[in-house]
Order: sequence, then C-alpha cells, then structure tokens
Amino acid sequence: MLIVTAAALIRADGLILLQKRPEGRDMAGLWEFPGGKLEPSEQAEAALARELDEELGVSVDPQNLAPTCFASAKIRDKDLLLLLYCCREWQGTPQPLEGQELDWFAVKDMYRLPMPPADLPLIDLLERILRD
Ligand SMILES: Nc1nc2c([nH]c(=O)n2[C@H]2C[C@H](O)[C@@H](COP(=O)(O)OP(=O)(O)OP(=O)(O)O)O2)c(=O)[nH]1
Repeated sequence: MLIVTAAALIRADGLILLQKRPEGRDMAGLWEFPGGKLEPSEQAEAALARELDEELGVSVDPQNLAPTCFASAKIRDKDLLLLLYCCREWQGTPQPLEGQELDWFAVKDMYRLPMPPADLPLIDLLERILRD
C-alpha cells in the first residue's frame, strides 16, 4: 500500500495551490496537490511538512495541517491511499523547486483541470467541506 500525503494550501482569498507534474514523471502534465509518499516509519504530518519544504520551500508547522479527506485508488496495480490536509498558515512564498508549474485555483475550477484519477473524488469532498 502506497500512502501519500498532500496539502491544499489555502490562501487568504480562498484560492488553493496546485502544481503540475513535470515532464518525464509518471502522470506528467496533471495538476496535483503538493505532497508525496511517506517514507517507512515516517509520521504523516511530518512527511507532508518535509515534502512541502522540498517541493515549495515553505515551512509548515505540522499542527497547522488539518486532516480533511482522503481517497483510495489503484495506480499501476498499486493501491494508493491519498490523505489530503488543509493548511492556511505557512512561512515563505511557494517556489517551484522541482521544475513544476504552480498556480492558484478556486475549487470549483478544479473540475475542469486534468488531475490524477485519485484526486477527482477529493475535489467534490473539498468543495463541500470548505462550503460548510
Ligand atoms: N503529491 C501528490 N501525489 C499524488 C496526487 N494524486 C496522486 O495520484 N498522486 C500520486 C502520484 C505519485 O504516484 C504519488 C506521489 O508520489 P511522489 O510525488 O512522492 O513521487 P513521484 O511519483 O512524483 O516521484 P518518485 O518519487 O516516485 O520518483 O501519488 C496528488 O494530488 N498529490
């Protein structure tokens, strides 16, 4: 089982940061939430804070990562569990440190974006959670 943590970084105006997977990688060109795989025995929030630092150069206090929703999918015969956290407080301005494209989106605009199949149910869940 592959466990992946990902973050919806939500700006003061409500827009959410996504990154485009670079060429040469699996699912290149698809927009995803920043994050990545858990290392063996790594704690989930610590892993996500590490990924956000590596990918975007932002520093996040794991206490500011709010567990929000999850999705389960099969990718290339592997079971994936994708854990999505919301985060409204971080230090630093997100930078594309891995050559990825970055942009901010309203949740309702994510329905039209090419995203990995595992993310599709998350958009609907996120929209409902942020509305309530
Ligand atoms: N970060 C992130 N990964 C996602 C999302 N949706 C989704 O299916 N994934 C998948 C893509 C990858 O198979 C896996 C995340 O792995 P990763 O980012 O640590 O690694 P990667 O495949 O980019 O690269 P590598 O380390 O395997 O070389 O989860 C998402 O919204 N965010």
